[in-house]
Amino acid sequence: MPVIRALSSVAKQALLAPACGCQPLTVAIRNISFSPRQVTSGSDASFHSVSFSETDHPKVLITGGLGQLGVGLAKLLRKRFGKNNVILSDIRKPPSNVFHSGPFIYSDILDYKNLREIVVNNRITWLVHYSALLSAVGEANVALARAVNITGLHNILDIAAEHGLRLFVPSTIGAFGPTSPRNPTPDLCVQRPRTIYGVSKVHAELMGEYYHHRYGLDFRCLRYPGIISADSQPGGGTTDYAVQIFHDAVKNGKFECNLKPDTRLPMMYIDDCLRATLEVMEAPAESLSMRTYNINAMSFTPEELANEVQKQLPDLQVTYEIDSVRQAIADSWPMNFDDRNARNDWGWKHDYDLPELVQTMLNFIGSDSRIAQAN
Ligand SMILES: NC(=O)C1=CN([C@@H]2O[C@H](COP(=O)(O)OP(=O)(O)OC[C@H]3O[C@@H](n4cnc5c(N)ncnc54)[C@H](O)[C@@H]3O)[C@@H](O)[C@H]2O)C=CC1
Ligand SMILES: CC(=O)[C@H](N)C(=O)O
Repeated sequence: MPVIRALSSVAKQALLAPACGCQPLTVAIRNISFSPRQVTSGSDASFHSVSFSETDHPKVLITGGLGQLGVGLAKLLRKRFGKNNVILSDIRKPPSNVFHSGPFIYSDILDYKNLREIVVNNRITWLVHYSALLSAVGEANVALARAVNITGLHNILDIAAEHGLRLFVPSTIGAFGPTSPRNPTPDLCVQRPRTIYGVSKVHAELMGEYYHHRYGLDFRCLRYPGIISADSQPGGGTTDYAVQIFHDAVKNGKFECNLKPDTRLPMMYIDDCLRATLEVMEAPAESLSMRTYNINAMSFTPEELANEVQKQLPDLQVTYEIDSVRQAIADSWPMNFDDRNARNDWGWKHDYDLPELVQTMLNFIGSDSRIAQAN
């Protein structure tokens, strides 16, 4: 009998051991009983019992923080949690205003040990994982997109699970494909995207939810629509036209659009997106009936956006020169996003519709270019 018990215990361990074949590690964090990646021998198990109390501020690390969204998120989180409690990281050199606005650190998400060192040395408790290659640049470099978006995510998941972090990973409207219902697209439906970006984001959603159920990882994920911002540039996506139109309208009075005039896509102003991210991170776990939510604000076509901009700048001329790669991607994405679950579960509510978005963007870019001209 002892032999059978021993064998069954070995079998149980084998079943519970993660795919990497490493030894499971018992840690003293809520719900987490197995580490998905081996922690080197001699690691201090008591470290894992150090977790932030609900009354403390979280200590946040943002990966890929120098893209369109990271700097704005750092600003919002620093206002709430204090400047030194939010660390921006990236593999690029920060501009001097960003470097001087709060902690910045080099971090390549493909370097697992470096990432772990940062998390340990800075006693990180929340990880916002923004590093990614977006839809259009991903199609231009599939191997790199696969490495950053999939291999990089594996590093992030393992580190977050091992150190009991609350992990936010954004997904996207791009996680849906031509066989998904497109108008509207619900949270749960067929997801067969045709871009490496979309495939990697479905993988992230599923892996995060799996780690949540298997290891107790506090994984939270929002599917963002196309995000529109005035003071940061998009990183090579399909929805980038909706940012560029404002800059070109103010500077040149002309805009050449790379999508067809009737291509309808869900969109959101950056302030709504960043606030949603903070709100879902702060939401009590009991309020989350799911771990991956659609969020939305508005849906429009290039023609509708141009018409709204022309209400303020009537001389704007818009022409269309279609980029076939981006158009094919856009034609496979949701036209309207159903975000009822986010609204019901944790009270998501957007502030900006199309008229407010256009007014805000033009005010911001207009005043910026007036300042530049005066200098
Ligand atoms: N901007 C948007 O419209 C939307 C963004 N998202 C998601 O939000 C997140 C942030 O998006 P953006 O700021 O727009 O992206 P972005 O493309 O502007 O920035 C991504 C950042 O990742 C960094 N990066 C690349 N390889 C890296 C590596 N090996 N290690 C560390 N960092 C690396 C880049 O240097 C870049 O600064 C992404 O995951 C994206 O998929 C989702 C939907 C819409
Ligand atoms: C919607 C996104 O995920 C991004 N802006 C892209 O167009 O790739």
